[in-house]
Amino acid sequence: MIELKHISKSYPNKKTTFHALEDVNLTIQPGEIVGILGYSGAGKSTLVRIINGLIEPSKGVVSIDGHDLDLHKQQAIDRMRHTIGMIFQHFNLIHSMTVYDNIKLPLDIAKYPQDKDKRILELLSLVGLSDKKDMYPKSLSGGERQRVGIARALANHPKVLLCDEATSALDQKTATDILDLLKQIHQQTGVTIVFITHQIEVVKALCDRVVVMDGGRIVEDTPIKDLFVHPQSEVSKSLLQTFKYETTESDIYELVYNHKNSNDTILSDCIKQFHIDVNIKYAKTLALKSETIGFLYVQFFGQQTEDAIAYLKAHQVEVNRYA
Ligand SMILES: Nc1ncnc2c1ncn2[C@@H]1O[C@H](COP(=O)(O)OP(=O)(O)OP(=O)(O)O)[C@@H](O)[C@H]1O
Repeated sequence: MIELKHISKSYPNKKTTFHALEDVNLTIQPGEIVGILGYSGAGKSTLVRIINGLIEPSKGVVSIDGHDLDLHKQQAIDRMRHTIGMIFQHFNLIHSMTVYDNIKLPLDIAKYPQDKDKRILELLSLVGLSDKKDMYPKSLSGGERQRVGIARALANHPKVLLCDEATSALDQKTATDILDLLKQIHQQTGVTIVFITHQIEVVKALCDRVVVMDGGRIVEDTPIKDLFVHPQSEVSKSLLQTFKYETTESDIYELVYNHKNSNDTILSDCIKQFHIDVNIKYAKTLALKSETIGFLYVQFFGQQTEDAIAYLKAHQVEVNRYA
């Protein structure tokens, strides 16, 4: 478990002090996949560097598995390095080393106690690069380089994988492949994944929970579905603009179906039972990691509209007044 308790990070300059993080409190449970989402400058990279001990907070404490991280104590740093693996936007591989040797490096540093060759071959197979072990990074595609980065980060069996904009330098198809690989690794190993990103598509595909940052603060911490159905912060609303149904009409309701009720004939039952008419203006589906949600934007006509809405809600269809 990672706990950030009242973390602040300030950078004093000649005239004023710049607050990159202010009173950030966050608990990440083992096995979670959490997205840290925000625009550039929100403080995401600062937060991740504090979690992995690269920079020291001005105030507050990072605690990993109940142990406070004290960067002045080598034992605490060693424990943290053993617990956390990290992947980066630009992969950070060593170009003079082969794929095999890049993955071997953290095993050498940590004096891996078991058969290193066996572990490297396991990792190569996990990331789908068994046939590329003798190649150098410059001959690999971006997606393959990130696969090496993932294998290297997982070498010492970390409990947490920190991903800093790890798909931002990749095209959409390759990014999707890397996100699929991370989901597969999560299923196989149960590793906690913390993914820093400014891309809402990434959290949509990968995460169970999203922490939204703005101006060095956490402004929203929510299950992924709620981010899309009930965004609270201005940042979330702004990031969701591309998913939004735009209309100038009025009297529109948003009906939200989940994976449990999407096969039922609730709306047509409702039309028959309450003698109403329904005008469907727009429909869309949203594929999240664990479920697909359906959205219908409709106008109701008829005397018994209120009863019809109550019927829909009773059948677990969420009904929101939209416009
Ligand atoms: N060493 C530093 N000295 C002064 N200001 C800094 C320093 N490091 C970061 N900052 C400032 O802190 C703020 C947060 O930066 P940070 O890199 O954490 O944001 P971010 O959300 O990760 O954005 P990006 O995705 O663009 O990296 C920025 O305004 C940045 O200029």
